[in-house]
Amino acid sequence: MTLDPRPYLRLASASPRRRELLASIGVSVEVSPVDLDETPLPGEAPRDHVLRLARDKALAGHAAGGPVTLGADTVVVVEGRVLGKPRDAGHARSMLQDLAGRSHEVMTGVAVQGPAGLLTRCVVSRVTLRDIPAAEMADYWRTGEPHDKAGGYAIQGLGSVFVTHLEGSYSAVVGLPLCETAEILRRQGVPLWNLPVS
Ligand SMILES: Cc1cn([C@H]2C[C@H](O)[C@@H](COP(=O)(O)OP(=O)(O)OP(=O)(O)O)O2)c(=O)[nH]c1=O
Repeated sequence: MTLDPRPYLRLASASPRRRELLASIGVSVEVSPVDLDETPLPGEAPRDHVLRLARDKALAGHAAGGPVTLGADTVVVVEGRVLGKPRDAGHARSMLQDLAGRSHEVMTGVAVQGPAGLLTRCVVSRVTLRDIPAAEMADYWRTGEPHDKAGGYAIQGLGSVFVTHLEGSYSAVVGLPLCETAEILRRQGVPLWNLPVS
């Protein structure tokens, strides 16, 4: 059996995590980042927010051509409030203060435009962080890791030392729910596991 090296999927995302997650299930991609205003609309529910952004990224990326395009968006939700990425050290500290010593939701929307039309899913996971002393929050900011992460932490990185519990999809917290994404990609005819296109 010969492997098919052609990228079959356009990834409308600048996130290296999403590319690596797709590579981990044997899907190579052509990357076409899409720059959108990610501010929630007034009164927009978190689920509607991540699905709207995932869809808009997929549709904007699809305009660049190719058979299948994937967009995704991840936010942290605490007490109904959507936390995106921290703007600066103070914003990151206030996010971690909101998250420390309790649990929150991580929502990831994924949208794939292809031969089967626009297919979407929203996956909700629950993460619990331990108490985090102020000095540790400042140290964590200085590592640089929180800067481009929703909620200002990364479960897959240095921030893993804060995580006491995860209920749901680990890959969704990192940026792409692989079980649900694989199901959508199959329906769009994208081969998984580096298998050749049949
Ligand atoms: C909570 C959490 C988020 N994240 C990341 C996933 C997303 O990449 C990022 C949230 O920002 P997104 O806007 O979802 O994605 P992005 O800006 O990285 O890429 P693009 O918009 O181009 O697709 O936070 C982690 O890597 N680990 C975590 O534990």
